[in-house]
Amino acid sequence: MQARLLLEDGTLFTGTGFGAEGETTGEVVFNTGITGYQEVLSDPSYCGQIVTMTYPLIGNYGITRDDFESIAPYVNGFVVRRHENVPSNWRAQYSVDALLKEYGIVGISEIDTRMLTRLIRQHGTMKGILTTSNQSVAELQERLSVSKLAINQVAHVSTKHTYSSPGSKERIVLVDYGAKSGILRELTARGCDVVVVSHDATADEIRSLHPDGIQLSNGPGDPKDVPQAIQTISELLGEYPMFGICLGHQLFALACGADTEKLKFGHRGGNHPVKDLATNRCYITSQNHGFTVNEESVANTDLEVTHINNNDKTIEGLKHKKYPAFTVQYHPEAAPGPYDNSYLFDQFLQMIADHKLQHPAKPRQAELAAAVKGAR
Ligand SMILES: NC(=O)CC[C@H](N)C(=O)O
Repeated sequence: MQARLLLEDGTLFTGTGFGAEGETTGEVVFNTGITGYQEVLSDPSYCGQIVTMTYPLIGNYGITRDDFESIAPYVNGFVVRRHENVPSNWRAQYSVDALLKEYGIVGISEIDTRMLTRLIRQHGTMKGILTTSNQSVAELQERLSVSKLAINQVAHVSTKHTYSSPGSKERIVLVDYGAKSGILRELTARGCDVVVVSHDATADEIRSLHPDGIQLSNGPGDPKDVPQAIQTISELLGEYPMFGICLGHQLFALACGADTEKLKFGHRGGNHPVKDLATNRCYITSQNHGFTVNEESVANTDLEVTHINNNDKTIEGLKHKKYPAFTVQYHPEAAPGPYDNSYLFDQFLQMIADHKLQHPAKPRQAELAAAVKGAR
């Protein structure tokens, strides 16, 4: 089956279709990970995008549902140099082709992904139309030009209902803007009592859950598309320790008065070097983002830049100067990518412990104390 990918600049790639038949549009981005295609496919932050893997062989270890970062893949399309349909791995349950078919996602293989990546690097990310139909290029061009980039992806991928993952330690409210399961995994591994709430949970709804700390998740799209989340974060700032990841970092920055902007072609991969400005130590990080916090805008806020990207010097970490809150643009939960940064979850729990020492009479403790007294 033939498939074609047409970019906004007119470049046409003709290759072989795999996965579902059909047509899709979206922002064409590239990920440089050598492994981790399952985690990429199932990371809700890619919702609305057509993802190209720069590593040339994809599918060789198949698909294992345990490795998913969310229940379903959310990418709009998948582009690879070569798709391996016969996985060689004892954990493999089925092929990438079967997964894409199951979820109606169009894939294209046998195209020059190096050329595609270089084009994106030169021009910046572009819209693209991916199709298995045999319509004329003019027709495709017409539909691509009227297609719009998705804007409401957070509402689409966030949980609709509150759910919990019980634990005996700190109560963490995880605000789900499209959270990867890795975040929940890291918190539950540390014994946290996690309550996951929808992206539009209000400050009062979150307060009523008596959190010890609030975790702001990753998520798809432009942070400015979710103004309500920005408002909620600003209401809760200073009341509870906060830790933001990726979209959570950008929303937090906006809530504190900083600004965000779009990067030319984003950071997506498992080997982005990030410098911790306090120690000068470089960490290799997992990343997936197209927006960034604007550096000049931070100067007029109570935020301090804690980490920068060693490649393009963009902001990778922030902390609040007055309140217990810090955020990172990269993914400490890894998956895919190195686990070197999971210490940040320990740092969050330490921040919560310090905050409790300074503010012993938090509502939850006071309530618990009253309940215990009443029972005596
Ligand atoms: N992984 C994320 O949370 C991505 C954040 C945001 N959607 C961006 O592209 O910059």
